[in-house]
Amino acid sequence: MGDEWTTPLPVRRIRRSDDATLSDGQWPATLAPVAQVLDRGLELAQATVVVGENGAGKSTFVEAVATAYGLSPEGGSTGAMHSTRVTESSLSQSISLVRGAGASRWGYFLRAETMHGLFTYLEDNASARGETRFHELSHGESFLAMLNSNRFSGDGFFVMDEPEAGLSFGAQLALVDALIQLVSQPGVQVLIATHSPVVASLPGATILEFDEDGIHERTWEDLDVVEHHRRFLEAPERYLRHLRY
Ligand SMILES: Nc1ncnc2c1ncn2[C@@H]1O[C@H](COP(=O)(O)OP(=O)(O)OP(=O)(O)O)[C@@H](O)[C@H]1O
Repeated sequence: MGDEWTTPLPVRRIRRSDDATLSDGQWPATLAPVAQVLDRGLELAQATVVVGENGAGKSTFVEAVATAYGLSPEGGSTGAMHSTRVTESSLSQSISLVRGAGASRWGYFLRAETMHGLFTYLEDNASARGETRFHELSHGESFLAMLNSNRFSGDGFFVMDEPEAGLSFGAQLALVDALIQLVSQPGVQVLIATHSPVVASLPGATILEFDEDGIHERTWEDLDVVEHHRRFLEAPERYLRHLRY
């Protein structure tokens, strides 16, 4: 992990913006983790991993932070502004990011959900220096090729939403390895929403669990997702006997 004391982070803190229009009873402020961010603000560490059940608000949160940073909600860099469908919430307009003075303004947002569209956009707008033909690679290969490209080589704010989707166990480990290399540079900051215990194991990361009560900082060992996987792998029948078959 880089030296957080001397190198400014792209996003130190998230808080309600002075001109926020989102009211308390309006989605997504009805999600407890979002309400907590709007109420109390949230510090971001150099590496932050967000976990929680389906529907807890992880995607809504990371998408709003990425958008507030200037990244396309459908994925891409600060320059990629392709959009196929507007589904994002208005949360990005109701939060402000407190940026580290002098920190990098570069960033990239990768989300499994919209990666196909992003690759089409990148191929259609390929630079002369020979863009990778992402569509000719498998999903996992294209994901790892993206991480190894110059988009992720310098300082910046890198946001990922469920990056594990479609990745084998080995590819998820390769992703963790790439993340370790990234955050070894003090000017790099990552924010990742995941269901994967492998991705959540990123050494040194602050893990935030989202649930119906709000946001809770946890250790990896204490995460529900880790405990469920551990128990399932030890004895699948413990879980399977509750299913109808
Ligand atoms: N436009 C919308 N209006 C109202 N509710 C919405 C809207 N979009 C999403 N939701 C709801 O907000 C909740 C949070 O969704 P979100 O996608 O952020 O959850 P998540 O934690 O990322 O879940 P998953 O792990 O399944 O991706 C869900 O219950 C979802 O149905």
